[in-house]
Amino acid sequence: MHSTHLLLEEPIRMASILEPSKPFLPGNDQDRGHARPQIQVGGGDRRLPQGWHVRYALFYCSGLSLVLSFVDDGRFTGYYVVAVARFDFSWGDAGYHQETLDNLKAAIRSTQKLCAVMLDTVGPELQVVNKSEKAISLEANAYVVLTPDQEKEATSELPSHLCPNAVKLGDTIFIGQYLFTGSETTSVWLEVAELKGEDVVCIIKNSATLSGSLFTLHVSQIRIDLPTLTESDKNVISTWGVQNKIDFLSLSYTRHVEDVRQLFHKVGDLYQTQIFAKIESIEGLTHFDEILQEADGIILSRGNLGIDLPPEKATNVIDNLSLSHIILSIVITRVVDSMTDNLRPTRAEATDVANAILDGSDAILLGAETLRGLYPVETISTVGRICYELEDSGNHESGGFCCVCFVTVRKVEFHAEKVFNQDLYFKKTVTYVGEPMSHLESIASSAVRAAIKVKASVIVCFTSSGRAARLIAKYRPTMPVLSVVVPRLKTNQLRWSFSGAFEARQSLVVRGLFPMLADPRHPAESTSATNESVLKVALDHGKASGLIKSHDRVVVCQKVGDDSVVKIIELED
Ligand SMILES: Nc1ncnc2c1ncn2[C@@H]1O[C@H](COP(=O)(O)OP(=O)(O)OP(=O)(O)O)[C@@H](O)[C@H]1O
Ligand SMILES: CC(=O)C(=O)O
Ligand SMILES: [K+]
Ligand SMILES: [Mg+2]
Repeated sequence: MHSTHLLLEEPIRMASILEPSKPFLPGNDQDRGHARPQIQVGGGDRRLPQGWHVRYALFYCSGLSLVLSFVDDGRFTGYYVVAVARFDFSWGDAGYHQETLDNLKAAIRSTQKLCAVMLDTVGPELQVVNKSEKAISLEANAYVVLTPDQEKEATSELPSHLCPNAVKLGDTIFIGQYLFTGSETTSVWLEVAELKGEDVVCIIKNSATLSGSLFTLHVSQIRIDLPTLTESDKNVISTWGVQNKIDFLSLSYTRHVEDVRQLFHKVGDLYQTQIFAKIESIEGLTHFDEILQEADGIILSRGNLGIDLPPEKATNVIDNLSLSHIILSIVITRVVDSMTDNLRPTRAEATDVANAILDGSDAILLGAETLRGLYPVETISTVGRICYELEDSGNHESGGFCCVCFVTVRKVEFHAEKVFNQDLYFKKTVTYVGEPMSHLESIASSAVRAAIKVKASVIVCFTSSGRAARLIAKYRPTMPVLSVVVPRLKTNQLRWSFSGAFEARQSLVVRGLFPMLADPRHPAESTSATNESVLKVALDHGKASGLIKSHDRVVVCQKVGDDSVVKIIELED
């Protein structure tokens, strides 16, 4: 009965609040000890806007994941688990990003851990350039003019590319650095008061001092008449993106399904790259269902959404999208802005993180907090502890989240039996999928059901395309899924190569999946002899990383000959 269920659940929740918090940091001291300085990332770069804090980052490995640690003045300050590194071309040039990426690649080689790379485009973003970098003081109730004259020094006139025809009296305009600083005091809100030839005269709604050389300009609910993929984005993708074989492309300001379709044509060389549609406006939300059909994942860019939507509408975007029905990876941005300058998040932010997880999102993307924040490590650990508190696994390595180099956090797995209602989520997903189920879907859901019933510590799934493992993760099992990617030999008539590496890295963004690459010397045909030897390697890997212990039960999903099987194995030692 539902009421009994509720009654049972409540005291457990209360107990979990009164218990001491679980220690958070993944890995252990031994890892930390041996791990120290391997590679440096970033480091006092001139190209960063004035006043930004840059830390040295070191990579090392802990268990299954690549870990990024920060050092401040030579002092170890903590570490992140890296799953996907986001390279945001809204700031920094290709050279700057290449330096970071080269370091990351070296870290991947030396730690032998997977980490995916995401290129984030600039898109139709209007920017105000402050060439002199002198601080601009704006007083509430005074006027400011947006002028097309780019030669004007930014003072009470701000050079902008905003076309007066695009706006009307009363429109709301945002100018500032909030989107990349996370700090509200670095931005100003304006209201269009007069249209005078090429100029847009605005009344200033809040006093602010704009400092720095670059500000974002966003007009609420106005379509900017620029292509979603600009010429400079295309150039970066076809050079930097292609050379670095990027795993993900984040298409900023995706407004329509055509934006995604066109991108597929334009990035022909990146046929393996997955496209994440970044939804940052009402227009994108309006076409959400169509965009879902074409994109490989969704980034709910709540920074821009929060500017485009009035506050009362911005609150329940995640709720209304009903994530349990969505099979693609869902990434949520802007969770703990205030931690950019503060040691602790606000109560509202902490609740927001928990809700994003409970709603079923796959990943959390941090921005300013890790890019220029004063407390990147505390941010990661706070967000991690919130995720972790929802879990019941007792396993650090599988619990918590991963961070995406400087910028993005991904929580990989949480065993939210206490708070996350897996049972309900499972049932909803089964109902949504409907009947008859495809064979693979039925195998995947059965594997999750069996693993829960026998209290398996992991599900091991063999896959080549990654499809089977993703389907299992979709049912949000309460244990990690070790996705064993078995390479396939392929040819383009000129040379042989193996598939699998892209597939493995791309599944890093799926909640609960831990990909590993099987040895290419194992043929992809699923004979029982190869299955056995690959399984042994996978189990050893699971044991070495602390996911699997002696006498644990493990559910294995694989093909034997032509038959898909789900088997339960009981380990001896
Ligand atoms: N190399 C393998 N050895 C054993 N079983 C496998 C292997 N690859 C996939 N399977 C199993 O085959 C079934 C189909 O899974 P999946 O779709 O991921 O495989 P795939 O080989 O990548 O297929 P496709 O190419 O059709 O996408 C699943 O039960 C999966 O566990
Ligand atoms: C990250 C980002 O682009 C946003 O939240 O708007
Ligand atoms: K961007
Ligand atoms: Mg944005």
